[in-house]
Amino acid sequence: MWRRVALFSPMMKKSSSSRSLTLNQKGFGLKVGESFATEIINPEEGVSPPKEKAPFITFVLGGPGSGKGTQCERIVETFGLTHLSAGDLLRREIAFNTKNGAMILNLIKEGKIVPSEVTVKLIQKELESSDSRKFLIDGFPRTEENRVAFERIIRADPDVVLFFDCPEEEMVKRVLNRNQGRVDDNITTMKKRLKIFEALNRPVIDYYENKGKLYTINAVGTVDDIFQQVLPIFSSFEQLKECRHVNPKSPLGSSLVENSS
Ligand SMILES: Nc1ncnc2c1ncn2[C@@H]1O[C@H](COP(=O)(O)OP(=O)(O)OP(=O)(O)O)[C@@H](O)[C@H]1O
Ligand SMILES: Nc1ccn([C@@H]2O[C@H](COP(=O)(O)O)[C@@H](O)[C@H]2O)c(=O)n1
Ligand SMILES: [Mg+2]
Repeated sequence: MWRRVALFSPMMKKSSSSRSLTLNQKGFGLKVGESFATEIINPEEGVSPPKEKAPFITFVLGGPGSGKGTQCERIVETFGLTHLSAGDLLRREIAFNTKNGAMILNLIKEGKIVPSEVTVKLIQKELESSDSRKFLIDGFPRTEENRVAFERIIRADPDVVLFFDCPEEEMVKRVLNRNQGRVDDNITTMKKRLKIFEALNRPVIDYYENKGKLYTINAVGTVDDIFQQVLPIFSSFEQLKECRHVNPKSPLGSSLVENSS
């Protein structure tokens, strides 16, 4: 669960990272009274509050079939991040026949984007109920509207944005061979998804490129080849050095510290 720390004096607002300061001040959109511990510190004593680091958030972008889910599995094995797939959360609503289930099914069949409020609320529920401090949010944000809704509701920014760059021809081939019984894995819906991806996801990619947070991965090649491009990105982040799930096959496996918490 995420905890919030109250800050009272400007001196206490000092933080080694301006980004985590912003995130901590905003409190990730957690509701007051819900998993919310406020620590009160006397400003006169100048005691620094215990550092509550913001969770590490990665957005995973890429066209349909570019290999996002596949690479997320490898990242989870090696770095222990918690994988939240926006598409899977939406499909779960359909499977559980929730109040939004039918609406979501109709949109997914058409390759259209579900209203951001719905998707972000599902992500928020997962973030708030998890004990993890590091997340991979896969297939999100799909649109500028998604991105803005996340900022408004969750009040957090990603640390890393991965973009799996794959030619359309290859994505079509992969999706049509996927065989997982998805209602959108057919050529008609795939064509619509590709159009929507180009029109609506590109501005999001450009936005994070301008912010210096975008890592573009060439998504053509074997799963291993592609993961070799991902490895150095995550290896450079201190927060990820303590890994819950160490993959002995990973080139980093032996240097990671196992943490059972
Ligand atoms: N590098 C690769 N080479 C060949 N096939 C791959 C590669 N990576 C993934 N695949 C296969 O391509 C299909 C699509 O991959 P995946 O489900 O990971 O894509 P995705 O980006 O999550 O797609 P979607 O956005 O539709 O969920 C899967 O069947 C997967 O096994
Ligand atoms: N942010 C999102 C993510 C997904 N959708 C809808 O789900 C479909 C499948 O998504 P995958 O990530 O599993 O490919 C997608 O085509 C959209 O219809 C969404 O609306 N918003
Ligand atoms: Mg996927």
